[in-house]
Amino acid sequence: MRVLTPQDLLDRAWRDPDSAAGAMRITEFLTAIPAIGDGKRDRILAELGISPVKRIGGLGTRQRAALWRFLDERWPRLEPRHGRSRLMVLAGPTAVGKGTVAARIAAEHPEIHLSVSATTRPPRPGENDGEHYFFVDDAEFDRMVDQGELLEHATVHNAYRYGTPRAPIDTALAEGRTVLLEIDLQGARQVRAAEPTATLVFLLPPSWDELVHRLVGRGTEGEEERARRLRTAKRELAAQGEFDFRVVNDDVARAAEEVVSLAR
Ligand SMILES: Nc1ncnc2c1ncn2[C@@H]1O[C@H](COP(=O)(O)OP(=O)(O)OP(=O)(O)O)[C@@H](O)[C@H]1O
Ligand SMILES: Nc1nc2c(ncn2[C@@H]2O[C@H](COP(=O)(O)O)[C@@H](O)[C@H]2O)c(=O)[nH]1
Repeated sequence: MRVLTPQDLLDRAWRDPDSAAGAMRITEFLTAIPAIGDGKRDRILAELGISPVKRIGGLGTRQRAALWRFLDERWPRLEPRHGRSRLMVLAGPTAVGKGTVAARIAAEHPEIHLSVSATTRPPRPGENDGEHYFFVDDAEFDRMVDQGELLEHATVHNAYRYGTPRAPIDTALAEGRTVLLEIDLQGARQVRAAEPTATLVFLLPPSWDELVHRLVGRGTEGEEERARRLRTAKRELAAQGEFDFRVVNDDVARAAEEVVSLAR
């Protein structure tokens, strides 16, 4: 039988705050971990900004994320929860804010590996090769597909091709890191088929009007391309039930933390 890890206990507590695990004091939880005595416990609580009177089930989103990050950094090779892999997909309709939320996660959580996709789309102003995307031509994209270098790939919005390079993901997963893919619905379905234990998160706009407002406000597409993207968006929204979790992007920081807490 697998030994219960501290992460398993947190998991139990957060799924059911009224359980014995949820009612456990944070002080009791930490000192139950080998190598953590009273002094170290108090330093950890100060570092994480958690009051010693807190119960595990009563921790806020940020405190949960901080505690989980702390555990993951010190015990990075513990098994993922519920047989789920550390591979996480963030999908959702155009302009919902996937890129913005993913960038926020990468900035706030450097321990999470954000995959950089390859695409045949030309760079937008301010986008850098190797940072936002690997910008490649059709011949290079074909080569990557032929050589099996992509975990998934798709033609998105009936326009350009996009794909997830496999090697950096394998490396990050082998290091025990969580990996986040920001990809479209077709890609999410391919990842689910290839890796059924991946966690699929669908990002939702607060409303359809707000989605259109964000797309227009971004100002990176002409009218024809915007119309094409909104047609795809309707199809994508209809498929949200295929995902494990849905997160509303009403506020970037809040949505980013919610996605991170799902990775925990
Ligand atoms: N919570 C939010 N509130 C208001 N505006 C937001 C929010 N999140 C993102 N935005 C804005 O919405 C626009 C679209 O965001 P972003 O480019 O991240 O979307 P996306 O889902 O990655 O789009 P695409 O799939 O078309 O690449 C940007 O101008 C961004 O600044
Ligand atoms: N299937 C994949 N979809 C991807 C990948 N990288 C990005 N995307 C999705 O493409 C659209 C358009 O992106 P944009 O940068 O041109 O606005 C968006 O939905 C992305 O999520 C990928 O590797 N595979």
